[in-house]
Amino acid sequence: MGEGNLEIDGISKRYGAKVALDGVTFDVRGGELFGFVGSNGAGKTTTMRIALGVLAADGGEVRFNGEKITHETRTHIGYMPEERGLYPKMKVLEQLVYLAELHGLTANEAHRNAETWITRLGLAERRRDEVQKLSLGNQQRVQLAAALVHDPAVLVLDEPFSGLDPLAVDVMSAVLREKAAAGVPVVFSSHQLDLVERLCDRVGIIRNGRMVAVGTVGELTAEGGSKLVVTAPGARPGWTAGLPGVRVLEEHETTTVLGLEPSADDQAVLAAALSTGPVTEFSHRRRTLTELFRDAVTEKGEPR
Ligand SMILES: Nc1ncnc2c1ncn2[C@@H]1O[C@H](COP(=O)(O)OP(=O)(O)OP(=O)(O)O)[C@@H](O)[C@H]1O
Repeated sequence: MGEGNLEIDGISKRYGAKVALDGVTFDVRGGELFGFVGSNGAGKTTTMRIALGVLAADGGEVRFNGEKITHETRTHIGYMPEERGLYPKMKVLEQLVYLAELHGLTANEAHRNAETWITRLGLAERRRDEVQKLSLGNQQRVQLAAALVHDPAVLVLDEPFSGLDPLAVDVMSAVLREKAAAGVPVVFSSHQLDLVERLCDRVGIIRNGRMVAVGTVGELTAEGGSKLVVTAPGARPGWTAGLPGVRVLEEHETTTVLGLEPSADDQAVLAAALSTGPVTEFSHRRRTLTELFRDAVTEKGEPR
């Protein structure tokens, strides 16, 4: 299997009467890092387990390179499960070699890859330790190595960054970017939205088992217009009245934060501000992924 897209197409899943997923659709393209975000219980783990084939969907299909994923192609997916899945009493090196062989690598290839990832992920001094004796963060590094050791053509990672120290976050980020750059579709879930915003090419937001937004962070944060911060010490309240597509979001002493619809004319705002006297600050502020997320997962009137 070479480069290709992972397509999640109309996946539905119920647990008894509970609808966990309702027509979830998105694709992860070869060469991109895709961030999968949503509140607790929104359906991320269920989607990922279905993508991997450890859980059957009630409806919909998962395809790789345009072909429905089969038992054989599944072995080309690298998976990092949320519940983690290592053998506690096995030693790090032994475990990685075993997992690589299980995925069809020869003993030589398995050893070579295991050593490569052990070194790369800073586990060299732990290679003969039992997994259960490692710190949680180091166990997670082993778990990442386990997802990578068979040279997967797709990477599906359930909260790979949770519990990692800042240096491990950097290592994990670099490895994921590198895999994406090599053409592998990489999807991971996370609650660390600043990290997702920084790292991902595209993002999908799931809410109550439905996708509510999919796109680049730039696309998603541009939707709904931008914010403008204006500091005009001579301005009086109401100075923006009559400017089309402009509303006041916050008013501080001399600073006003304005919400601009895409049609609004920022230069008209500047002219209005200048007509009140000097303007000492005039800057656009993009919405952050965190702000976008809050809006996407919260309905008006619903408690936050
Ligand atoms: N085995 C199960 N039996 C019954 N309900 C389940 C089961 N697994 C998940 N669910 C329910 O399905 C929904 C989706 O759960 P899922 O674990 O996919 O969410 P998640 O987005 O991964 O959440 P988190 O961010 O908390 O990990 C939740 O309402 C959950 O309670």
